Amino acid sequence: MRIELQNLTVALAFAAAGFGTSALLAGYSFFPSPFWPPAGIALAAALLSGNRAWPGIFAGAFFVNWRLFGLPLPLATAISLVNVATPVLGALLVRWTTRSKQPFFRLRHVVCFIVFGALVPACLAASTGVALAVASGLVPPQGIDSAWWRWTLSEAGGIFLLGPTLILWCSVRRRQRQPGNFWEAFTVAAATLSFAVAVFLGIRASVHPFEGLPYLLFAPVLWLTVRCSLQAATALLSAVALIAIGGTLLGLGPFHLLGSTQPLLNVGLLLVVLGTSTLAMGALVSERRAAEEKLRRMNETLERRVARRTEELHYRATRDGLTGMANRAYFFERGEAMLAEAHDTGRPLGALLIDVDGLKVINDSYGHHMGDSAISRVAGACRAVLRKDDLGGRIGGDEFAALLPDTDEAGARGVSARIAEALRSASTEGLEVGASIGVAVSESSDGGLDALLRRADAAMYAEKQSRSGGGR
Ligand SMILES: Nc1nc2c(ncn2[C@@H]2O[C@H](COP(=O)(O)OP(=O)(O)OP(=O)(O)O)[C@@H](O)[C@H]2O)c(=O)[nH]1
Repeated sequence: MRIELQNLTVALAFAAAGFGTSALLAGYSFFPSPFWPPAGIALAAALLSGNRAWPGIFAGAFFVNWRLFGLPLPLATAISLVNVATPVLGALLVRWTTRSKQPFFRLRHVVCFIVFGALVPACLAASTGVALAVASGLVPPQGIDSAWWRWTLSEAGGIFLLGPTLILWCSVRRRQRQPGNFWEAFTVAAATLSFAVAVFLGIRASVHPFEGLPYLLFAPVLWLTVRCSLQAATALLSAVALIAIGGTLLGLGPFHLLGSTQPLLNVGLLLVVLGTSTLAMGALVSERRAAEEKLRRMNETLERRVARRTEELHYRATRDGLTGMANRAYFFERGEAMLAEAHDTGRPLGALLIDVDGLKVINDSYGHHMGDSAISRVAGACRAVLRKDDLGGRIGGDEFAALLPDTDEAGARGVSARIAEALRSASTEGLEVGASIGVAVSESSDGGLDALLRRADAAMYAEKQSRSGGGR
């Protein structure tokens, strides 16, 4: 259903554009017309829908060739087949060379679109179409040259000046547009269209003040391309093309001032240069935006890596490798701050000094890996018992310390008992790990953490002696 609807839309658009263009340019003797928008519609349909668009293109082309131009049925059919084959081939070439349905966001894609999407199909259509017209006696042999040129230019002009607008407006999704610039785009477009209408339709050629006025159109079209969107710029370009061609054909506008016998050629030249600049500028802007986006993403990745690495380095600098607890330096750094705070607030700071019992024997009897596992077990018991605000650290080979904010001696003894209990319940058959724990509480006379830990150490030593009945 979707495909049928698409084909119906394409057929109606093709026929309506053909009808409108012919009606608008009826007084002009060109065949089919000096600017042939249906070619742009056909290319856009073929590019966006692929091969599935051909029935719609054929139906629209057949209506135009048979009913509008009144060609005999066989010739109308043959030319309609050409009208289908050339955009389908052009679209295939564009998609093959750019791998894109919107070949306007890279400079290389723009070149491919102009060459394979506009020039190649236009030349092929003109060559085959003129050959058919000559064979049917519609174009005399001496008119081949001029018919070929007119056909090529009108076909290429239709694709070049309308194709990008249709392709961009029909395919670029809403979120890719830049709604923030709507009023800017609207103002610039309205001013430009008013200017184009005044220059090309409002002033008779004989009283035109200045033949170079149309070149001012470059500024707003490029403005839209850079500041707003390529979609807006190409739409404006299509509208300006219609106005400029229509006005010039009606004998209005500045290009008649030049006294040239071919004012349309000047319009065509202006539009081609304007269109090429717009597409090239649009591609450059989009390439730059893509590069900026890539750079932004790379920056983000780099920042994340640096943050991760910094965190890792901080961890390594502050943690003990075996147990993950604070290392000696970090324990003292944070411990001094905790002691200072305890002094400031007048609240007690409990301190524990924990020494693994008989680690040397464990090492000697079972090997160092068992010694390591004994140390880890003590660390695990500490971690299981200590609160979030407490600070635990490994301050020596088999020595741990803990600081307990807002904890008096009774509280500290409770923590010490819980650690000893945790250690006992973690003991497994074959490896029993014990620890001697000394307790102390901060005093206002403590000049630094050393003094507090010395008291805890003395208490631990006393406990170790009382438990083993021997020396350290
Ligand atoms: N496996 C292992 N052993 C360590 C580590 N750090 C220190 N040691 C060892 O721990 C032992 C500590 O010996 P001591 O100070 O005599 O202590 P102990 O053997 O536990 O005896 P007491 O403290 O009196 O109970 C030494 O043999 C050190 O080599 C470590 O990271 N891993």
